[in-house]
Amino acid sequence: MSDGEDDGSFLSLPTAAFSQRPSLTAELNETNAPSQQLLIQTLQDKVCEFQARLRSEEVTRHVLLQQLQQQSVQEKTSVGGVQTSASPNGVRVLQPGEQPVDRFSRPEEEQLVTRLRTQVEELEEKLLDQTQEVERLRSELGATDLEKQLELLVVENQRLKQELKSCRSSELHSLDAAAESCSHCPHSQDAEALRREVSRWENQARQRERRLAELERELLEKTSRVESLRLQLDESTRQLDDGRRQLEETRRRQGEAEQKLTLRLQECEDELARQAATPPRVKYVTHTVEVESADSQKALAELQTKNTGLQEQLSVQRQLLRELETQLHESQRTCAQLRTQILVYEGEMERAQGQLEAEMQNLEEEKNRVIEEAFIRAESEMKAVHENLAGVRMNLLSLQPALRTLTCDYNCLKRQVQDFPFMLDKAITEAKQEICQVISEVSSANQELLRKYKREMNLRKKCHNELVRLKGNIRVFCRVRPVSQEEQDSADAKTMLSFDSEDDAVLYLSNKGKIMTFELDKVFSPQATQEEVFQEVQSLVTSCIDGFNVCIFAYGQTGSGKTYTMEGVVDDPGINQRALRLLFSEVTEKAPDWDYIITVSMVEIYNETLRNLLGENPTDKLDIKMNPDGSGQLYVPGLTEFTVQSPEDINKVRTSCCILMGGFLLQLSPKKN
Ligand SMILES: Nc1ncnc2c1ncn2[C@@H]1O[C@H](COP(=O)(O)OP(=O)(O)OP(=O)(O)O)[C@@H](O)[C@H]1O
Repeated sequence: MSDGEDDGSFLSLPTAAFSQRPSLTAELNETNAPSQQLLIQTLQDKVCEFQARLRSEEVTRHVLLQQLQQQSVQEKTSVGGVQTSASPNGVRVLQPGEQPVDRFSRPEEEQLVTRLRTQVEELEEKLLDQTQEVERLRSELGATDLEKQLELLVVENQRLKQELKSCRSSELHSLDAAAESCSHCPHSQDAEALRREVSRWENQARQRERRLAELERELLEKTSRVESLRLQLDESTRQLDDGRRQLEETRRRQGEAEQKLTLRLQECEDELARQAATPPRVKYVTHTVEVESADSQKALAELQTKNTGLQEQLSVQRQLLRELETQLHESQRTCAQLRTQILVYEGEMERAQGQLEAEMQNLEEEKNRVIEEAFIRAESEMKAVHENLAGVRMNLLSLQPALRTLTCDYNCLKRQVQDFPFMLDKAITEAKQEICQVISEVSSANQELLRKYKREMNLRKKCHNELVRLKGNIRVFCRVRPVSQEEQDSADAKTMLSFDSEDDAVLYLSNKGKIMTFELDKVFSPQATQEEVFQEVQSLVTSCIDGFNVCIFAYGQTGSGKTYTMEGVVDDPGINQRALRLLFSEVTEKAPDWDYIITVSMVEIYNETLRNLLGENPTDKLDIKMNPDGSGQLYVPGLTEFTVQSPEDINKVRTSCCILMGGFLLQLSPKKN
């Protein structure tokens, strides 16, 4: 076996063991655990470094062995007088395929190398067997509990999906059948709304299924990641054990090599000492040849030359021996450093293994938690979907009779709608006829009413005229005010007036013991209220609205109560305010049928002079003239008039005049169309 083959056999295991490094790094890069990646990377770097050092130590050991073999061969050759090919520096190089024939080709060395190779091969085979055994056990056992649980969940999920799909297809089928049966029905909108509701629920179910699939995929990824981490940990543990075993083996072989080298060195030193102690046979031969012959002298010279070369070789061997001793010390020192570093690496590996186990535990717990959450969420969502489907199914079942009823109604309505234009035309025609008839009837009724109204108006005028004639065109009322407190307190106070309890139109006045009787249209006692006084004159307001001229005025001495009777007080108004309110109230009632324009003008007759109180100059005198329209009515040219809409407007006009009501004459002029 050549040196290259030897190296390859020793390095085959680590190379195979770390061939998975890129895939492992790729998996770890997928996770979001920087600390874990850093730890694995550190471990990988340290294992690589450890591997490189082992390789360099192995190469150093091989070089050392080769040099020792060459030295041994040269010594044997020089001692035995065997002529072999040598390099210029005296170190012989073994030809390819040539076996060393010195003492290092002894059976122990061969056995050592063979045993080492055998052990490596056995380790490789054992590793392969264990890997196969693990795979076989995994295939036999199927999966871990979590994986079994995951498989159960997946199967349950598939079953629920199938059930949901079958329910959905049956619902859609029934919906389609219902839609086909009433495709021309207006209530297909309801079915369409229900279908949209079902599709909305389907979308929700699809989203939840997608979410469940994502959760399952996430669970599978985490499971595979945990599995890969576990495999990686097992692989790292195996590599650590292998490295530890290799280190022990290397230590043992190095110790054996050191012992052998020490023995060999001792032997070489002993040989050198023995050769130095041995008397130089060449010198003896040289002296013998000097005295015997020229041939002997020639041989002596050659032997001397050979002796010089041997001396030089001896010095070279000593130099090599010193270098070997130096290399041996260096190797021992390196070995000690390696042992220290291996201890450090072992500690780091144990710590990393602990972290990996903790991380795996956390991942395991998280995986269980995610599985439980996903399971609970899937259960609740599926329950909600089932409930919704049941509700939709119930709605559909309950809607079927209603749909049939509505279909019947719709058909009836449809027939009615089809008949509606004819019915409408007929109804319109009948309505037109009825309307024309009603219009003609109303027109005739209006004519009749107008005729009756005119007759009633004439009758009313006749009645009013008859009333005026009966009551008198001019009616005179007497109102006796209460006796004031001053009049009661005065010395000559005595009652002068008396009333007839049987006749309210008689008043008795006692004057100087003589009783005088006055007959009027009505006598109001002091107890008479403003309302009672107004009731006697309110019919005049109606006459005014009907177009008759009406005049109400009060007459009496100062303090007799004219202002009180005509104007009254705020809380108890007199004839003026009540008449105005009644006037506008009547006008408002007749507003739909009549248009009234009410104007107000105010004049004062003072010392036989007529004055316009609403004019710009109240002192201007006015004349009373006969109306030129031939009605025989009087009118006052230039008299100022204001159109009013309410009693308040009249009061404003009166307030703006600042006229005392004693000589007040209010003329109201209703004009009706
Ligand atoms: N029927 C009545 N009930 C109670 N008090 C009355 C009545 N009539 C008049 N009086 C009171 O008598 C007083 C005089 O009345 P009023 O001022 O109306 O008299 P007049 O005739 O208008 O006087 P003049 O001509 O000076 O203006 C007032 O205080 C008034 O309140």
